[in-house]
Amino acid sequence: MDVMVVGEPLAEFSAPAPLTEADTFRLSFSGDALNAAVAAAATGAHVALVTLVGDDEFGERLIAFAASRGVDTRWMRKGHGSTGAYAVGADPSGERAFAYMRSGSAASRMGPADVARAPLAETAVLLVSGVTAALSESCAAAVLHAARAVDAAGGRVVYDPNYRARLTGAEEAAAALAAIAPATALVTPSCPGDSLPLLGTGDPEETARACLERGARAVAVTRGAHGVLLAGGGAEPERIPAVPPAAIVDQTGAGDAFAGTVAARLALGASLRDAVRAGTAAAAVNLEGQGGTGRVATPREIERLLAVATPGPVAP
Ligand SMILES: Nc1ncnc2c1ncn2[C@@H]1O[C@H](COP(=O)(O)OP(=O)(O)O)[C@@H](O)[C@H]1O
Ligand SMILES: O=C(O)C(=O)C[C@H](O)[C@H](O)COP(=O)(O)O
Repeated sequence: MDVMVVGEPLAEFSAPAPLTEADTFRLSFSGDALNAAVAAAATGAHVALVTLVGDDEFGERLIAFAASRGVDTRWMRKGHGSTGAYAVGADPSGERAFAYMRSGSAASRMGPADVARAPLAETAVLLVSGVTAALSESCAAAVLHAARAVDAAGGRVVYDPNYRARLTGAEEAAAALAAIAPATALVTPSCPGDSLPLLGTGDPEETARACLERGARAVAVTRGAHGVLLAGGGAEPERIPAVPPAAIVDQTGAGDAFAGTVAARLALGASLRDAVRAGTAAAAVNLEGQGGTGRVATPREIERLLAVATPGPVAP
């Protein structure tokens, strides 16, 4: 297995209006784990998503959707409870607002025994996130179990902190990051979105340092249009510019496309730097599509963008 993603895929209901007013929603399939798995599979890597979906129509549709995007669905099982969902609308300032319908969902009941059924010891790269760890205590335990098992077997663990205030407190999320960091080959905090609540800093260098101090072997601090600060991994810290998107239709899932693509490229043998560069190109393409999986970069598109990329704004 090149990449194994553990997390909760979700039915997504999106509207171009505030959630307090919207009455017509478009159905799509998203959730950080699914967004990342689909982006990773598009690179040509062998990618599995490990999860429990509900025993309902949306569970069936999520499995069919993942399969249609080339994801290995053998470890997408049906569990108890319903399939998770969220509604996303634009609040009056243009920011996205999420309303979750996922509490008690099938995926939130995942535990170490569920992930232990997957071939952790034969996984090159495991991708897990703070969203998954925030779903429940058993999910937090499942994430740690999977990370330690993959790390112990010689695989690499990528952790995307993805802080969600509606799911967990900052202290709990910071503790989850500290617990998993020693098992990680790479963490991908966004700055300031994750770094401010979890590490108390909006500074990219300090964010990188804090993650390395907690035991991560490398850090890719993502900074939206300002690109990525890559640190650790035995090399000098390096600023990698963002790839300018042709259009920004919707920001949902750019960070997930980045993490999924980086995980896949690492599994396929790329250097950390080249994997991160490919991630910035995949994220730029993701911005052109509606929802987390509306637009997914092909390897050819990634190579073309990297070949012609003029550096985006890189803050000092
Ligand atoms: N406006 C943008 N222009 C170009 N690239 C972007 C933009 N927003 C995000 N990206 C790319 O997506 C990556 C992740 O985005 P970021 O906003 O930092 O994380 P998240 O989506 O997890 O909050 C960035 O490092 C960058 O490569
Ligand atoms: O919040 C969650 O639980 C989700 O999984 C919903 C979203 O699909 C992703 O979180 C989007 O992630 P970004 O890449 O940060 O835009």
